[in-house]
Amino acid sequence: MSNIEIRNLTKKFDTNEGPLTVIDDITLNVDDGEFVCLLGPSGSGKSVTLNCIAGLLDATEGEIAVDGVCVHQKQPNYGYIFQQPRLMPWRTVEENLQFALRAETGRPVPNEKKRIADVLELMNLTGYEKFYMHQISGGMQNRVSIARSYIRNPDLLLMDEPFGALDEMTARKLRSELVSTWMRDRRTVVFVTHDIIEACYLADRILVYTPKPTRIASVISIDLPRPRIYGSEALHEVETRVLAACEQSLSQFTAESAQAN
Ligand SMILES: Nc1ncnc2c1ncn2[C@@H]1O[C@H](COP(=O)(O)OP(=O)(O)OP(=O)(O)O)[C@@H](O)[C@H]1O
Repeated sequence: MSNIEIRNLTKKFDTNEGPLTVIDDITLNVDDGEFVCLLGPSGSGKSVTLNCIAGLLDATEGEIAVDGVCVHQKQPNYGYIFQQPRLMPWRTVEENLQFALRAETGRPVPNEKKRIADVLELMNLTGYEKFYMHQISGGMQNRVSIARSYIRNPDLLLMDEPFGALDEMTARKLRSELVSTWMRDRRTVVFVTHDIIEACYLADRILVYTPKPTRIASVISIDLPRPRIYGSEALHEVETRVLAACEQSLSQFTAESAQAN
């Protein structure tokens, strides 16, 4: 488990049109073992935020620390899960996981077979060790991708719309599995989505982003027991609140932009 402190993060990019401010002075904390969703419109800097937390992108201004250590002094122990599974199609399920385990040393690691068997069991993939990627479904590939992150035992999971490309029923199944796993190990999760129902189903807290230059428009805590039930009155009430926060953020942004012009 890890805690994250983001202080006055601003991220600008140099573009052909001049400097582009994507993130504009964001401050936030994520607690040990917390499940936080970043919810915002396309292009609002959700992925950029994850990359800054991972230490893959430099902050233009401000600081990010994980467990009290600046991410540029030491990269956090994170697992990064993308929308596309990004697996190696010429390797089997088992070999993809083996590759992840050996990534640092290039050599076999202790208890390799057991670690692979354990994570495959956790992801309901036992029996598929020798399958290649074209022989398993998209949802199963997503599970392998999550397994690849879990196998290195990260303290922190950074998830960038991991279920965004899946059909709704498969996505629901994988969300439910993610929640069960999270309830067992309570890893800190920062999960990017633009799906309000998904965010309400998963999160302890939702941070609603404005369009860029991005600020945090609202922070919504969800104090509902898990597993949550789609379509329940309690969840629906939270979804309505989050939708209202998103709409307010957009209309405020539109009004401010009109004033600036
Ligand atoms: N290396 C870069 N150079 C210039 N601009 C960049 C760079 N990386 C990201 N951006 C810009 O930053 C903005 C935010 O990108 P980001 O991918 O974080 O958005 P997002 O909120 O994750 O969007 P989506 O939901 O569509 O994935 C975009 O306008 C993008 O063009």
